[in-house]
Amino acid sequence: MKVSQIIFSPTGGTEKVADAITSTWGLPVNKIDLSNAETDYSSLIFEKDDIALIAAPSFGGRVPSLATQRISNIHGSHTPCVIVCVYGNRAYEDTLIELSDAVEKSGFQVIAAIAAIAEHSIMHQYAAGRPDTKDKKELSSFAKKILEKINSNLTSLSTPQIPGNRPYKKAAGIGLVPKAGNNCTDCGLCARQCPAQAISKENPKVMDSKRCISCMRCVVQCPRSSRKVNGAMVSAAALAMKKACSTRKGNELYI
Ligand SMILES: Cc1cc2nc3c(=O)[nH]c(=O)nc-3n(C[C@H](O)[C@H](O)[C@H](O)COP(=O)(O)O)c2cc1C
Repeated sequence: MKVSQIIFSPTGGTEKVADAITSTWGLPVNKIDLSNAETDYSSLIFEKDDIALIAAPSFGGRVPSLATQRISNIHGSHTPCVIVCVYGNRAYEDTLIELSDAVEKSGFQVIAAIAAIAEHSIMHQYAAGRPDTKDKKELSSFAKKILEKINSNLTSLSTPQIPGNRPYKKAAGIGLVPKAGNNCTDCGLCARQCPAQAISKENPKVMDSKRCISCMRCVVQCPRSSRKVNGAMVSAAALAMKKACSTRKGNELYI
């Protein structure tokens, strides 16, 4: 059985969750990074006896459109697939059902779905430090259940009911575009790492704000902590979401 982990994880939370699941299976894992703008995704072909884990964060209760675009170019052949949506303890709304629709359209068959929590990549006070030890244990127990399902009947695996609504909630950008500060040395790491190619490689201080998806990768990757978003806007958003984000939410398995 060949395991592939296909993930969109701008700031690493989704990857931590995906790793906690696939590492439990104890099999070699082929990692595909959906945040890489230069990959030819149409060359990725999966067979019926492969297993794919496809994971994306929830951005405003939806799958980031860059991730769905890139998934739409991948080819499955009725390949069994575990989908994972990772969110920052507010809500994931239509993310899991949208991800399910996207992978099925590309030829995968959803055999299990997980909604999991990771630290909020904008408002770090929410779900801080997650996935933590308790989460990882829980994700590992989900992974064991999924493996049991796969081993019990590889020829006819069922698809679980996935939560969410169609039509999906309206996608809304959050308008938080990180800017380079005075200590930016033009090293260009942010431009090379930007999943949306929104930062000029020639002059990293120049941003295409229409392309920016506010994923915060440039903010976490900058070696000089030069790239920042508007602190007042983040504080206001954090205050508005305090009630929805403060109580610890659990991880969920649909199988
Ligand atoms: C633009 C944006 C929108 C987000 N929207 C939501 C949301 O609607 N609900 C939520 O609980 N978390 C939300 N988050 C938090 C992320 O889903 C969460 O931090 C996730 O772990 C980020 O994945 P990553 O670390 O792999 O980049 C959002 C984060 C960003 C950057």
